[in-house]
Amino acid sequence: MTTIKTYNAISTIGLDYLKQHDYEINTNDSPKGILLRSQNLHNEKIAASVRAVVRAGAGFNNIPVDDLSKRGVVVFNTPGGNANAVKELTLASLILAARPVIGAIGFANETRGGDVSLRTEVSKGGYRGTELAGKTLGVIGLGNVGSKVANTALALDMDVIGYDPGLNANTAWRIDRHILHAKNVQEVLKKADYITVHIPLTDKNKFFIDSDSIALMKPTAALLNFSRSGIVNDLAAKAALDDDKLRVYITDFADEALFDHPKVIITPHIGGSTVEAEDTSALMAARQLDEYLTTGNIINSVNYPDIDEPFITKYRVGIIHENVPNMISQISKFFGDNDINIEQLSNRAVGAYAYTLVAINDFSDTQQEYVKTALDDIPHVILTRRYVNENY
Ligand SMILES: NC(=O)c1ccc[n+]([C@@H]2O[C@H](COP(=O)([O-])OP(=O)(O)OC[C@H]3O[C@@H](n4cnc5c(N)ncnc54)[C@H](O)[C@@H]3O)[C@@H](O)[C@H]2O)c1
Ligand SMILES: O=C(O)[C@H](O)COP(=O)(O)O
Repeated sequence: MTTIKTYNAISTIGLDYLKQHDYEINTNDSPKGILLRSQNLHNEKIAASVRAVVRAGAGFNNIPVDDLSKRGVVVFNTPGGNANAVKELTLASLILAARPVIGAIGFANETRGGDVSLRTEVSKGGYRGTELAGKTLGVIGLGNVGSKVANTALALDMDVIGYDPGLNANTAWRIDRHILHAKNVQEVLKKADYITVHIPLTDKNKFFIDSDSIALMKPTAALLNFSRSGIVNDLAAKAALDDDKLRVYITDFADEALFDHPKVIITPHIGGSTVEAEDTSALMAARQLDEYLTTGNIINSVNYPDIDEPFITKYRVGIIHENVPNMISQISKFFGDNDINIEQLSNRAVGAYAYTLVAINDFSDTQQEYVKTALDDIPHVILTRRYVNENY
C-alpha cells in the first residue's frame, strides 16, 4: 500500500477516494504523496520518499515549489474547485460594503424591551445604504474566481471593468463580453467604486495594492481582498481609511493592525470554506494524486507541464528533467541503445523544467531495473519513475 500524508481538514470524499484506491493515510513517515490545504510547508521537512504534493485549493504560496521542483516533486493545485465559494462570499461582501448590515443587526439586537418596532422605525435612518446597481466594480485577476465575480456582478446591474494581463484562453472564453477590459491596472483603480482582487501571492504580486495604488482610488471606494494576506498592504489601507481616502476595506485575512477598525470587516480566511468547495477540491486533489502516482499523467501541476495521455500500453516511464536542448534525443537514444521499443513518447516543457512520458510494451525485468538507475545518469535528468498498467 502507498502512504499519503495529509495536513489540515481534508474532506472525507477525497480521503475515501484514496482509501478506495489502495492508499493508506498517515500510516508512516515515508509517504509517496502529500495532500494539504493551507498548512505552511516552507518550514517542514519533506520526506525523500515524496513524489507529489497536492494543494486541495487554489493558492500554493504555502508550498516550497522551487525546492520541490529541483527534487523532481510534482506540485499540483485544484483550479476552480473552490471558485464558486469565493465568488459567493465576495458578493456578500459587496453588499456588506454597500449596506450597513452588520451595524444594523447590532442595533436591532440592542433595542430589546418596550416598543421595539417604534424605536427601530424611528432610528433606522442611521442605517441607510447605497445600491450596487449602476456602480462600477473593478476586478483585478480574471481567473477562476475573478471571472465568476465579474460575470455575476453584471447580473446585479453593475458595470464591470477587469484587468488581467496573463489571462489564459480557457478563462477568456468564460468572461462575459459586457466586461470592459482595462489596459492597465491604473484604469481600474481610478474608475471603480468597488475593487476586488483575485490574484495569487507571488514575489511580483507582494503589496500589489500599496499606498500608491490606493491613492489612485476614489475616496469613496471599497476595497476587497479575498486573495491573500500580503497582496494588499494592510497598513497602507488602514492609513487611507484613517485619512478618508478609502471608505471601507474587507479582507479575508486577519491582521492585528486592522482589528477593531470601524471601516474594516475581517473574515477568518473562509472564502473557500463551503461543504461543496471542500468536497470538490479534495476529490480533484485525490484524483490528480492517484493519476500521477499510478499512470504518470500530470494534471493541474503548478511546476511541471501537464501531460494527460490514455495509458494503453503495459508500461510507461516518466522522466522529469530540466528544459535544456538535446534531452529528447538522448532519452530516445537511451531506449534504442538498450533495445527497448518506444510505442509513444510525449514531451512538454514549462519554464525551466520538462517532462517526458515514454510508453512501452516489451520491457523485461532486467531492462526495467537498468532503466530505473541508468536514465538518471543522463545529465539534466532529475527523476525517473516506472508505471505498470494493471489493466493491460
Ligand atoms: N479566500 C480564500 O479562501 C481563497 C479561495 C480561493 C482562492 N484564493 C486566492 O485567490 C487567488 C486566485 O484564485 P483563482 O482560483 O482565481 O486563481 P487563478 O489562477 O484561476 O486566477 C488568477 C488570475 O490572476 C491573474 N493575475 C496574476 N497576477 C496578476 C496581476 N498582477 N494583475 C492582474 N492579474 C493577475 C492570472 O493571470 C490569473 O488569470 C489564489 O491564488 C488564492 O491565493 C483565496
Ligand atoms: O487558496 C485557496 O484555495 C484558499 O485560500 C482556501 O484555503 P483553505 O483550503 O485553507 O480554506
